[in-house]
Amino acid sequence: MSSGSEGYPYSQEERVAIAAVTRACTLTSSVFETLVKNETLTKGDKSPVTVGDFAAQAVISAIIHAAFPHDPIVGEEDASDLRVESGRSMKDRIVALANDALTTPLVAGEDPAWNLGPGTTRTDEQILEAIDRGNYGGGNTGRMWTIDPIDGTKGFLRGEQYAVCVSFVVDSQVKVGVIGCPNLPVDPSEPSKGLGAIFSAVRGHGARQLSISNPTQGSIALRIPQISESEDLSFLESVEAAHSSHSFNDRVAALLNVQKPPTRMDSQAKYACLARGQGGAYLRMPTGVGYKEKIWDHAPGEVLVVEAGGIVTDSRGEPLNFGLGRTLGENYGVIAAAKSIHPKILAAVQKVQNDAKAKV
Ligand SMILES: Nc1ncnc2c1ncn2[C@@H]1O[C@H](COP(=O)(O)O)[C@@H](OP(=O)(O)O)[C@H]1O
Ligand SMILES: [Mg+2]
Ligand SMILES: [Mg+2]
Ligand SMILES: [Mg+2]
Repeated sequence: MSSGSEGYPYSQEERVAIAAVTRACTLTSSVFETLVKNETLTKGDKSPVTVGDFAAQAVISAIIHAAFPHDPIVGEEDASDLRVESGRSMKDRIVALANDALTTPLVAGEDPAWNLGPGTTRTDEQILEAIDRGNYGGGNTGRMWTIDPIDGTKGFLRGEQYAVCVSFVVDSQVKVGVIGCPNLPVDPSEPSKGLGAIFSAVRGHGARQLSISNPTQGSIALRIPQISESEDLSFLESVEAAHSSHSFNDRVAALLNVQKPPTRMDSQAKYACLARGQGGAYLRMPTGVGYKEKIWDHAPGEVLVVEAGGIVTDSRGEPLNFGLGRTLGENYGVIAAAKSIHPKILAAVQKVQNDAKAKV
């Protein structure tokens, strides 16, 4: 299958990623409706989320593999826990969910060659293999994909934000990023328009928001407003204090005289919101526990924000390096913002870091 058959490079990879994310979003929404909401959440039983993660990774991986059989995949999940006897009931559920998602009839934008639709049921082993195909270790040469089947698991469990995230990378540069956000308002200024959106970007070809129910039916181009006054920012940050330092952000906000409180949200929905003009900046500074950021947590978001007119760097001002393996390497944090304001935020972040060092 040739790249760029629709007039721009990697349009075919984008089409595959959008189809995979769309099918996986239907799956994760239904897992939440049928299991998590029905008391499983309040019982503290985390299995439905695990089931949703595994099944969504199986679906995405199967579609990518059918379209591009030689491409390696870096996926968050692996199937080893499902191959032992204690994982059998969970495996049965995952296989059923994944097959449900893969065998629904083809819709616009999908290709019969991707082995989807009625009659394409996979065996248990094929579903486990699809999950395990995400075991690639990454690297800085050649083509590869990343999958985060449910990003923001904690948000998913709370019924808040989460994202289904796929990226396509060539020689460590993210070329395509697709982020599905089933719980995100279609239009933040008009809640009556409902929930659920897909975001897609292709390097050099812009970023757009698509309808989650019909991603081929038109799109909205995304541009980040190029604000210059830091007073107008509202930092996007994780809900979970363990994932990034809230107090560090507070100090940066104080230094920049930011007036609005931070906007807390799980998952790469933060990158998507930034790309459509919400917040103005996403700050994710390490909490100091030695955690290394995973490439699947940032690759789709990076290309989305850059294509919408933003910059994504670490706290040294360096671009994120997607060619080091499954992680981004040593954790210098992430600063994503409009081009116009990024240098100011970076300088403030570095000042807060230096002040903290001077105190030690
Ligand atoms: N100590 C830590 N520091 C930073 N990120 C962490 C972390 N522990 C887990 N994460 C990552 O944070 C992601 C969620 O980010 P956010 O806080 O923006 O919602 C998780 O993705 P998953 O939910 O896919 O596992 C996980 O990869
Ligand atoms: Mg994640
Ligand atoms: Mg995940
Ligand atoms: Mg996880």
